[in-house]
Amino acid sequence: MYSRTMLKVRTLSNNLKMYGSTSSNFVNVSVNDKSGVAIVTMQREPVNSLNLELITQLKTALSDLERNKCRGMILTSASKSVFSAGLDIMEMYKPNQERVRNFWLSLQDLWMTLYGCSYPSVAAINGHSPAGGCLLSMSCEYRIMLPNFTIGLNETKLGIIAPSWFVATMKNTIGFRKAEMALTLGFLFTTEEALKVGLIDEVASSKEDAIAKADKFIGQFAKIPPQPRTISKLMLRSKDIETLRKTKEQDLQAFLQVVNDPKTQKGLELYLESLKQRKA
Ligand SMILES: CCCC/C=C/CC(=O)SCCNC(=O)CCNC(=O)[C@H](O)C(C)(C)COP(=O)(O)OP(=O)(O)OC[C@H]1O[C@@H](n2cnc3c(N)ncnc32)[C@H](O)[C@@H]1OP(=O)(O)O
Repeated sequence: MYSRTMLKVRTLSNNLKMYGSTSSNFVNVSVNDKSGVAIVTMQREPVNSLNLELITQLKTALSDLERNKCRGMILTSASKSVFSAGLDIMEMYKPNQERVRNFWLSLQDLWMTLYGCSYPSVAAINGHSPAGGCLLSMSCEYRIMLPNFTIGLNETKLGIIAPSWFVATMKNTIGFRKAEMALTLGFLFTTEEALKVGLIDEVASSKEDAIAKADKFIGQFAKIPPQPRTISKLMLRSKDIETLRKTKEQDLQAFLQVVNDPKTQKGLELYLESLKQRKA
């Protein structure tokens, strides 16, 4: 339905012209002219790890969609096996202090924008989705995942602690008890387990099927007046967004303290090595 042959795919506005095919282009936005639904595709090879640039481009794309009153948004990945590997560990390993500060502030902004967007949002999870990838997925209103992948907040397994707003998002998605188990274990759910626990809503057989299912979910809102829809959504979500908005600086300082701790640095170094060794 979104293929270039069957449908005119247009960029949303002049603001989105930046998503042309340049080498720093990590986000592609295409809009279905008929339905007004946008597909936002992360395309930072190889694993869509969230570095400052990808985070910033995602935030800009989502804000532009908000300004242009899009009808719905489907977040997905250009990769065949990874939705997003979460935060780019290289941003946190031996960091430049100014950049790592911007990195964290931008991540906070991205989460507040996605979690609080007025349009219906769906994650079409077409690959693994650990940590920050799981956060992005959970921040959408609906999740559709392909089989044989994993999703979850695995931070404790890395010896780090998921920030309070990651925790709140998981608690709001699967409930206190299941979130407590998942977070303390750093558990990565398979697609089937994620469906059982309510971390995802549907399983799709292919990316095309996931997009079709996402369109169907968003289509349900065609008959619902947008304002009551958004107010209802925000009644549920705004408390956690406001909490972060008010404590942004505190949250940043806590992150900087952890990231600059030599023990964290050693842990990240070992983790990076282990990722590389998996290939050998
Ligand atoms: C300090 C407080 C912060 C608290 C919050 C943290 C939230 C986070 O998001 S932390 C990041 C947690 N992410 C992960 O644990 C995922 C790690 N990656 C993987 O498990 C796998 O890469 C994958 C399952 C996502 C994909 O596996 P696949 O076999 O397809 O690819 P790989 O060969 O493993 O990776 C390719 C390439 O990419 C590098 N890489 C992978 N993940 C990351 C990452 N998150 N950051 C930076 N780089 C990453 C990996 O090392 C490979 O690099 P080389 O090709 O150079 O070997």
